Amino acid sequence: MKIAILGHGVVGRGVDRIVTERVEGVEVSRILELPDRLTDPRMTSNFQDIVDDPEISLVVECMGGIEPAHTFIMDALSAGKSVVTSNKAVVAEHFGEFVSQANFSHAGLYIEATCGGGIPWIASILKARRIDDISSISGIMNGTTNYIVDAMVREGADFDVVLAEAQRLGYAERDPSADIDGIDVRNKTIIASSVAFDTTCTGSIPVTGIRTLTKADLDLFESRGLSVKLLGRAVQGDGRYAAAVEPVAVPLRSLEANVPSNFNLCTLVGTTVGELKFYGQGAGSLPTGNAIVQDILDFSEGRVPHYDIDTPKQYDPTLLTSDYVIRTSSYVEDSEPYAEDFEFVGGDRAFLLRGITAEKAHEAFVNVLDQDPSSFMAAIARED
Ligand SMILES: NC(=O)C1=CN([C@@H]2O[C@H](COP(=O)(O)OP(=O)(O)OC[C@H]3O[C@@H](n4cnc5c(N)ncnc54)[C@H](O)[C@@H]3O)[C@@H](O)[C@H]2O)C=CC1
Ligand SMILES: N[C@@H](CC=O)C(=O)O
Repeated sequence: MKIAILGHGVVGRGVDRIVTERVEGVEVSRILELPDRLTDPRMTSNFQDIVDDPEISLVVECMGGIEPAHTFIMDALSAGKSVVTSNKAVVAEHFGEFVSQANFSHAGLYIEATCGGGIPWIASILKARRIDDISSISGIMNGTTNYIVDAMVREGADFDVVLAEAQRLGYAERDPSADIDGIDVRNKTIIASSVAFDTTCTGSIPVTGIRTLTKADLDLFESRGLSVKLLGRAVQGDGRYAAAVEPVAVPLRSLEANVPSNFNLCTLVGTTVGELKFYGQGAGSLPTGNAIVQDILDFSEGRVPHYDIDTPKQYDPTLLTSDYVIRTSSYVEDSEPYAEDFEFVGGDRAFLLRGITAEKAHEAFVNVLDQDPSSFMAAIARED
């Protein structure tokens, strides 16, 4: 079987290496790269060379970005070629369009590598859906930010220094603000919750990142038996759903608090199976390459994923409420003091907002950031 890879970067090289070293019967016959990066005889910078090649039945897109990835995926599907992609940004934006075109063309759309790196997370959601209604999905779904927080907690490392290391290791997005501002987790949360809830979830959900997280914030929460993790969360019930991405203060003894390095921990709750957790490396060349090669093997063995994302469901932010802590030098309306005994350098204070939706918390935080751009906010996880 001949396949093509679009983009020979961190992920594309991982796919090429795993296929070449470990998979019999699959050949990477063409690679699309930018004109100034044609370093291998299989490479071309003309996508038409790939889409017009009748011997290529599967196209693996790992270029990233929205365009031309969106156009290339649609063109490949329209030509009857199946597509595997690791590009969560383009899938989060065009999932419904890709699924429609894949169904129309009797082609497969494989998206395992868009969420959770090497973890079989989408496959597990699809499997759980065969029996259960899934009431929630959540988790640590970004390797870069987990790597940063873990190093800050364990080594007292500086935010910018660890971010640079995550970039060097190939975990971070081309523009790492997508990682630290929560956009990458938003894309993964939209994709995973769309598959879990049988609907096309909206991209307009509250998103707060960890850009302003300091060692002092981590120390404050640790003194209260908590650790901070960037979580994507989505819940559904009675034909409605809500989702959010935000730093969450989780109990120190929880599995989430103890996830190290670039690892992810994804959780679903199903009607009969209860809580299921999936753990593994959430970023990097070979773990992500592995997820893609699993999709390639599924295709070669005739397994085509089926996504039911057509059921209309109403977005209802009242389904997702928490207590929130905001640390700032500014003032937070309708709040009460949290940890008055904790002394921040520079005179910052910590304020508690009780029982509000993620939407309201995000609105309050945006106002506070206007006054003090170094402020930080985290939800406090409910103890079950
Ligand atoms: N790095 C990681 O750990 C993971 C990345 N992803 C996703 O996989 C995709 C690729 O990520 P990376 O490999 O890290 O990025 P990268 O930047 O290392 O590689 C992208 C490659 O695509 C090429 N490219 C970009 N635009 C092109 C175009 N128009 N025509 C031809 N070639 C083009 C670039 O020259 C580069 O070699 C992204 O969507 C990313 O979000 C998903 C999971 C993990
Ligand atoms: N930048 C992402 C890459 C994988 O999806 C991450 O750090 O998780």
